[in-house]
Amino acid sequence: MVGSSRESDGTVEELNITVAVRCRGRNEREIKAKSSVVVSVPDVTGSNEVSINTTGDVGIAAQINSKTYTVDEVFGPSATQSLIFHRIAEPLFADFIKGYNCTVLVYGMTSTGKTYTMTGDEKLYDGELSESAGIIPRVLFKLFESLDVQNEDYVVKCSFVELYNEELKDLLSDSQDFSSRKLRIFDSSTVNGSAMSMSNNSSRKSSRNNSPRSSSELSTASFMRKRWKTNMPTSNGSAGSSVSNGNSNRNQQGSQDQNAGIYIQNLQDFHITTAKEGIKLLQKGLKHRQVATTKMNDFSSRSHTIFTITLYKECHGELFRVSKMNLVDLAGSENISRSGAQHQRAKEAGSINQSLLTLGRVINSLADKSLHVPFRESKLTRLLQDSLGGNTKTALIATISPAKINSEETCSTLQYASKAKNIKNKPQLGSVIMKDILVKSITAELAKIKADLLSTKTREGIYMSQDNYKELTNDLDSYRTEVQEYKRAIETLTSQNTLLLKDKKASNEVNDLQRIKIQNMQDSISELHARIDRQNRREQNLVNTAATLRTTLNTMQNILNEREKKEKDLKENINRLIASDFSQVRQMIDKNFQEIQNNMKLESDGMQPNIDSIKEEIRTLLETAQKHTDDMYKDCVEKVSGELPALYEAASERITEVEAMVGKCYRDLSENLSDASEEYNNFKQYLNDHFFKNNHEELLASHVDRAYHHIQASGEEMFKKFKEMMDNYLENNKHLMLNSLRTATSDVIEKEMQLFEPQKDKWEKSFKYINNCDALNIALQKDIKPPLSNFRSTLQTSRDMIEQTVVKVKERMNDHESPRSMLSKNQTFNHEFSGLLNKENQLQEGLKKSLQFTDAYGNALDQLQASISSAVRDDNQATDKSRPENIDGVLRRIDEQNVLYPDRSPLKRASFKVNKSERSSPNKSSPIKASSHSPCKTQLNLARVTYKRSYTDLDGILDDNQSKVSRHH
Ligand SMILES: Nc1ncnc2c1ncn2[C@@H]1O[C@H](COP(=O)(O)OP(=O)(O)OP(=O)(O)O)[C@@H](O)[C@H]1O
Repeated sequence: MVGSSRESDGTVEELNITVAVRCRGRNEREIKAKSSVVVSVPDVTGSNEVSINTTGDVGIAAQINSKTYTVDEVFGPSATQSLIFHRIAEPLFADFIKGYNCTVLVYGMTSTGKTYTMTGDEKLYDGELSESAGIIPRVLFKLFESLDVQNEDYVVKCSFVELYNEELKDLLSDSQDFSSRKLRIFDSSTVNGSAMSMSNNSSRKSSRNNSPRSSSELSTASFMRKRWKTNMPTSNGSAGSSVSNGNSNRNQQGSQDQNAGIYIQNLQDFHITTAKEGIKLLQKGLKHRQVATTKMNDFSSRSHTIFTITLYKECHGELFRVSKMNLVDLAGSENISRSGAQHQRAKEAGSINQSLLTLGRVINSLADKSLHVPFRESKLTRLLQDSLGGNTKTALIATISPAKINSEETCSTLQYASKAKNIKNKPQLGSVIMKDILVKSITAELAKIKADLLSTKTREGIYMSQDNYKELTNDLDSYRTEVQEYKRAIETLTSQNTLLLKDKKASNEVNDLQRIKIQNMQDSISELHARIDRQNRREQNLVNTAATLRTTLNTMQNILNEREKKEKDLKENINRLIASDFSQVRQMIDKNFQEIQNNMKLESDGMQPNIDSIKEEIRTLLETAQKHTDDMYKDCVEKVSGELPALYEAASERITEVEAMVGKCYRDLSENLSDASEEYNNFKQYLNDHFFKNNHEELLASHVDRAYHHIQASGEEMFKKFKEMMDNYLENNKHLMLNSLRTATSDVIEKEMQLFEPQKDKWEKSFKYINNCDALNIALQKDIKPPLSNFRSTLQTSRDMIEQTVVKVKERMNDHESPRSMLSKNQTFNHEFSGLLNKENQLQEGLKKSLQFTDAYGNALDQLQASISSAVRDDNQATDKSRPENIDGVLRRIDEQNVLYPDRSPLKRASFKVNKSERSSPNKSSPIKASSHSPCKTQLNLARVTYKRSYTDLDGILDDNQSKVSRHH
């Protein structure tokens, strides 16, 4: 027999809960779903192991990979109701008869046969149970069979309670019954008025009525309990010791739970005298039970039920032992998604699963011998407190499905079952009650029932006694008070909720403010970025301007190069022309010389005849020479007096233009530089005063402070009791926020400065360049002025001198007498001419001199050509020398300075023209020849020298400037 215990003086040692597994066959749904059998159990019984194969393997692999659970006994699909009763319930029933409290539980997934096992077919067929009858009917029948054969007085009572959605309901109470009251669980060890198993002291013969327990019964029980605890003698004094013994044993359990009896207030116990009466009560209760159709079960129990049979059995003469048999049918655990539970069904399933979960935790805690067992976490576990780990003998039947589709739940059930096997109970005999008290209690109960009946008969509308009515009224008052208390609690909670909502709203507002502040800060940062961008653009503009300037310089440099090339070409042309002209003149002179020599030879052969012609010729020659001289002189004077002013004017005009250009350039540059300088100063000012020095930290700190004050204000209101904690928290947060903002700001500044630093260096350097250029520009302006004014004054001086010279030449020309008049006036000449023949030698000498002079003139021309060539070469060299090489950045100014010398070539041309005039006169007595050392030529040479000096000075300045510029670059 399963679950037997060793008895010793009415007590037993620790005893494990008996655990059995009952596996039904596949039901229609499972067969329809073609869900294979994965659980291996014996067909009927004979094993204590259940294996389940969840891997889907077959054959040996299935055996190897399947999980095996060990329990006390396993029943297969062919195990009958009778077998289950005999193997599991009957042993407990025997103990129950002996006076032990016993419990049989069925536990398992929905539709696995819990109700079938516990109740089965409860109907009677010709007064007999069917084969399908479950444990409860069988216990009822067995009980009365057993009691009838024993020759002892007894009283049997039944109660049937349901736990549905965590609410207790008396299934035997008529719902229309006015006296039905709310059921509440009490622990008799803490509730003074609770009764454990006391009930009416009625004998089998005397009380056959079903009657509910009354408050008087409770008072009696309470009184009895007090006496037991204080070892007070009972009224007859004889039963005190045995009662106290029993009680002292209970106390020795050392645990409140084990000592305590769980009692359901207002639950009605119905006195039965036959099994049929018990069956009727069972049927009545089952009708009231919550049953519904689900996808898994057509008659799915949606609640936990406890059918309790209380036995008061005579022992030791005047004492009756009280024992209880609790037959518990738990609702089935179900997978809500699979069971298709919705709305009410889903709520039921949730509640069922919750209470079963707690039951599982209680089982685990008890199995693991935890210090704390969460009995109080659900009503189910509270009700089962005595049966699990208490002083009750307990058997658990785990019902399972063999089908694969339920394998998950089956595993879970088997885990609970195997775990529950480790729970140890300390079963002990039930308490005793004195016969007279039991009789008094039953008598009082009968009297009350009689009074109710009387009231019912005599007064319309009143169906109970005054006492009952008063008690009910008191209960009503107490309920009203409770309702009031609940209302107050609800009001308090509502006001707390309102406050919390307000706090939440305030917090939300603070959060919004914070968000706005953060947005503002982000805007400020964006504005700073925009400013930096603008500054970058300005810098870029400056760089672009510098690039434009550079391009302009290059263009000007190209123009300068072209000009120099043209000038060079011009010089080459001049040289070529000079060379060709001079060779022509030379050839002409040589030719003339040859002719003269020939003439001289002819004359010497026949001089006389030609004297006249010679005379005439000479006269003509002289006159021609005179005329030529006059023309040349006039030309010369006209050229000098005509071209020099124009030359001067052109030079002066050019200088003025250059000056204007230089001045404009200077002004533009100065303006640009001052703009740049101003921009630089502005930017420097901004960098020094504002750039990331706008005291953002204070701003941030002020923001943080404001936020802090906001949070503090609301926090003070909201969390008065936690003010100190909040202060610390906020302070920490403030520091944290400040630090993080400071770190973020410094990171941003550092990053920006890292990016900006190279630009700044470049930019500052560029400003140095600008400054240097500015200084150079000023120096250039300063340096260029004196040579220009010198040049101007020199030109002025030259002009004055030339004009004076022209005047003097004119005066002398005026003073000069014409050769014709001289000859006409000179009689001596006429006279002497006739003696020319005599003076042939003189004439020949003169001719020779003339020839020599011509020769010398030719030499002089050669020299002049050489000197002009050398002068041109010098000029070229000087020009080459003065040409700045490798001009960079400041070449524009140099080009502008070169513009200062556009008159170099005209001056040279003027000089050449004078020389050309000089050499065009072959006569040594020619005024032009004489004028080769004239003041005009001297002045021209002087002007040329001065010009050259000025030019050299300018070259020197340019060289200086260029070297400075190169150094700065
Ligand atoms: N061992 C069995 N032999 C024959 N029929 C069985 C057996 N077990 C269960 N059944 C049948 O299966 C159906 C479901 O059983 P039952 O209602 O007892 O399941 P349950 O576990 O109580 O379900 P729920 O938790 O939903 O109430 C019933 O029709 C029942 O007759």
